[in-house]
Amino acid sequence: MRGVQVFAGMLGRPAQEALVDDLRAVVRAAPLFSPMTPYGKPMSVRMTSAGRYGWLSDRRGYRYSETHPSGRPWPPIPDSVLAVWRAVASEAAAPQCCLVNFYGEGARMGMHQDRDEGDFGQPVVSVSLGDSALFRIGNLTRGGKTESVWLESGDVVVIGGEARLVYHGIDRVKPNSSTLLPEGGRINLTLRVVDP
Ligand SMILES: O=C(O)CCC(=O)C(=O)O
Ligand SMILES: [Fe+2]
Repeated sequence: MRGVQVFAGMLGRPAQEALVDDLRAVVRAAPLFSPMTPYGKPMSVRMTSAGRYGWLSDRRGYRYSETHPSGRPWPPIPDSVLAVWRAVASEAAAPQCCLVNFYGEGARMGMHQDRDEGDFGQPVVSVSLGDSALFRIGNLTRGGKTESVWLESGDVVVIGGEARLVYHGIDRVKPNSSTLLPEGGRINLTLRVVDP
């Protein structure tokens, strides 16, 4: 789709469960928080990160930081997550950030570009876990025609090459569409190379 590669069903249930176990440890070390946009509106997703850098947003703007809002460094990216990156982005440098987004009831993500990284030659790899989400892909500039695809638990998406800077977002999440997370909701991981 528009140069965005969707690997539907790439991860089977055991792999998804292993990822969730590892992510629980990440969230214990670096609790989820609700970022404020620079405009002073809280985002509806809760997030945290693993890796050398974490992505965050506050009144100072969107940026990468070497520390969680608590002031502590982020936990390392789990091997189970790095294995997904190696499977679809073997040519790329090692990821330095695994952004963890948690979508609870009603959470969404507006159309945006991922453009806080230093080298747009490196892809962004996304992993979906839990409830299904309606992913919208637009163009290299804001507006214009868009295409949508439901991302299911275990789907992997590569935003790279010509499509690296396409606008994208999550319109909605379908509650109770997956049994992976007992508490419901959706986890999305995005792996990024921050400063090559
Ligand atoms: O939740 C998703 O599938 C997309 C997340 C995303 O675009 C981002 O974190 O930049
Ligand atoms: Fe994004």
